[in-house]
Amino acid sequence: MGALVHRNGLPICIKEMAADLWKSLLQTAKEKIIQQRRASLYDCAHGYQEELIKKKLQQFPGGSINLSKEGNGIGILTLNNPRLMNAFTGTMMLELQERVTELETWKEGKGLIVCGVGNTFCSGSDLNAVKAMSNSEDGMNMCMFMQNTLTRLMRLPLISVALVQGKALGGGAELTTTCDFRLMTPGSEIRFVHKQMGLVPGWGGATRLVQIVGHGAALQLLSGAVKVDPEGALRLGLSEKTLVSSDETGSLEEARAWLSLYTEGPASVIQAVKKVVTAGKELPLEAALRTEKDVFGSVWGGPANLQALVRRPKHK
Ligand SMILES: CCC(=O)SCCNC(=O)CCNC(=O)[C@H](O)C(C)(C)COP(=O)(O)OP(=O)(O)OC[C@H]1O[C@@H](n2cnc3c(N)ncnc32)[C@H](O)[C@@H]1OP(=O)(O)O
Repeated sequence: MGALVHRNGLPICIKEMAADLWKSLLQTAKEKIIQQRRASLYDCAHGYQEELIKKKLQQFPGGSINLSKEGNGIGILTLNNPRLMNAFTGTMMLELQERVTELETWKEGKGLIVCGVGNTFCSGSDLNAVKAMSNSEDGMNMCMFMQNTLTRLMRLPLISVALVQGKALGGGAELTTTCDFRLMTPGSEIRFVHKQMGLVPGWGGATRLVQIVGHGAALQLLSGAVKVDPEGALRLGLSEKTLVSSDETGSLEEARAWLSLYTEGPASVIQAVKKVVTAGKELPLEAALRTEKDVFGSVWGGPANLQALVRRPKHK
């Protein structure tokens, strides 16, 4: 300890502590930037022009993406464009990116419900914007913008649920696959209509669909533009449960109750659970194991762990 050696009137150990604190603050900031870069798939090295596409998307306004963070650590992300069956306008795509950024730093967050207003989920991208941006440069930039945002949404350290009411079509169907789980109301449908539009999914929906339902079922759903009702979705493992209620308030209440079964407990632990499962899903074995070790280190000896050791609960 250098506490007795003084320089400029300060004991050296205090200077060392200040330097350590500064280093750790810098490290945290650096880690956050690296984390965001890692979470984004595309940058200029891929020919992605983010500022250009953001300016373009501004030209197609309407609707909003609303986020409310509830005291129990559950966030409600709502698509709000009822005039167009909650189709994604350009500004809604921009707002989605902002909300995801906000959720990435929500320390108390544990779960997320993604839903739409007006008893429907989302009818995909706004066809007016799609028509105006039907050239290759805009299409590729929009594709990369949405893949970046939806990949970050999928990797949030929150347990996420898409509450599917009414229709989830095209990009709306793709959005449901960014969530960990899907809950459907009676009479609702998920439908990848891209083929009917001369397209394939481009927001990452095909890749995620294969991971959820497997290669064969994904091929059938995309090539047949199949309408998947709640029963079919349950059979395929695309949906977790068919809710009883089909109205907006009742189904949201049911979704909250379902999600709360998995978000009980401290945020640090729930977030750690999501992180290790995401690593297991996305990374090669050894990298996943190393991530699991790091995440384990973040909860080992933490407040929840120490409290549990004092309580010594029995797991009967
Ligand atoms: C990423 C790739 C993509 O997402 S491509 C887009 C895929 N989505 C579509 O093609 C959806 C096309 N829309 C439809 O099939 C029907 O409008 C659906 C959603 C089934 C609703 O039918 P219905 O209940 O009869 O209502 P409606 O057709 O009168 O619609 C109400 C108003 O909403 C509009 N709307 C709907 N979806 C979109 C959309 N994706 N983009 C732009 N506008 C959309 C309709 O045009 C209609 O507007 P208006 O009343 O005619 O002014």
